[in-house]
Amino acid sequence: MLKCLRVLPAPVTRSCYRCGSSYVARMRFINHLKEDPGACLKALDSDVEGILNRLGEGGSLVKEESVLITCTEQNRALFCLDVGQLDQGALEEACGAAFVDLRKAFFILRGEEAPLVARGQALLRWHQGNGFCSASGQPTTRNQAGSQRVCQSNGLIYYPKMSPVIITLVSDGRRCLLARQTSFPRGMYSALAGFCDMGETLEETLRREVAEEVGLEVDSVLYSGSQHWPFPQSSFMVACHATVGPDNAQLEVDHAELEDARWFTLEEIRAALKVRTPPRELRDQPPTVWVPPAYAIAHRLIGEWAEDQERRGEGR
Ligand SMILES: NC(=O)C1=CN([C@@H]2O[C@H](COP(=O)(O)OP(=O)(O)OC[C@H]3O[C@@H](n4cnc5c(N)ncnc54)[C@H](O)[C@@H]3O)[C@@H](O)[C@H]2O)C=CC1
Ligand SMILES: [Mg+2]
Repeated sequence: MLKCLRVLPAPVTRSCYRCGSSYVARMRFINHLKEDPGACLKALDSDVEGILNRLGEGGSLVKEESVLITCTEQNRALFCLDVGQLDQGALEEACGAAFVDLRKAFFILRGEEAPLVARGQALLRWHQGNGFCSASGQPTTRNQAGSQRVCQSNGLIYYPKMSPVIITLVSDGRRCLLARQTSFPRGMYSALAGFCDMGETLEETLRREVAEEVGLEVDSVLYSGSQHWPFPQSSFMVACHATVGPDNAQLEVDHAELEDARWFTLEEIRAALKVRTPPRELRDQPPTVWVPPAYAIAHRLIGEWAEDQERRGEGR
């Protein structure tokens, strides 16, 4: 039987004594920028002026394709620029920076940077793939903030899309279940994940994915949190802990989907959480097990499970 849903924490409301801004004011400011193209353009000019000067002639093209991603606590709008059409070497030199693959960047970025980069990249990719109306075949046009596209011939409005995915860390009370796909980097294991089918509830997806991938029936589910994940096209990850009874923990792995799935002890999980970047190892050595980077919600689920086990151990 599925049960238990953790009560969501209240949104954090921060006030800034210097500018008097608050969470509510910031959210309203972002909404205003989405709805008022003039205000959005003005905010864009002041945010990206410095960097556009460094981009030279390509600057104006880049500005047109920019998307609004958020605003700071000081009500300064932040935009993401698509520089894909510019000379990457020249750009790295002009900005004193280096391009990094987005998956690798999640090992480097800290705190609030990672979700901003993920959001900006996903939004730019959504625009690249939605230039035409699927009903009329005519080109769509975007609003200034980049929060929607409209087909002028029939008025259809397109909004950025995320696919819901459930991600579950299954525990049998003593051990937790991690799996890997052949496409994962060597040694990396993660929690089970799967896309929601049309019409399914999250609980149904969770039960189905665990049954399909490892042949287990879960007893209970506890909501943990959610995150936007830019891969493969923009996923809305909903993360849960699930349990199976110790007598129902025999795995029957679907090897068409998973290369491996196995139970890990607390000791093994502690060691895996300590590996901060993908280890450099020789092919003939047995791989060190490691888990997705701190930003990934899988990491959070695994860390929560380890903390919970430690608390229970202390209580025994
Ligand atoms: N942020 C995190 O911590 C983690 C995120 N993930 C993400 O979760 C996603 C889903 O996990 P999988 O085990 O791959 O899912 P899955 O078990 O549902 O298998 C993927 C297959 O589902 C099908 N599918 C159904 N709906 C789809 C859709 N809307 N988009 C793409 N494919 C669809 C495709 O045939 C695809 O090959 C992964 O793509 C990965 O990016 C996975 C683990 C950790
Ligand atoms: Mg899966």
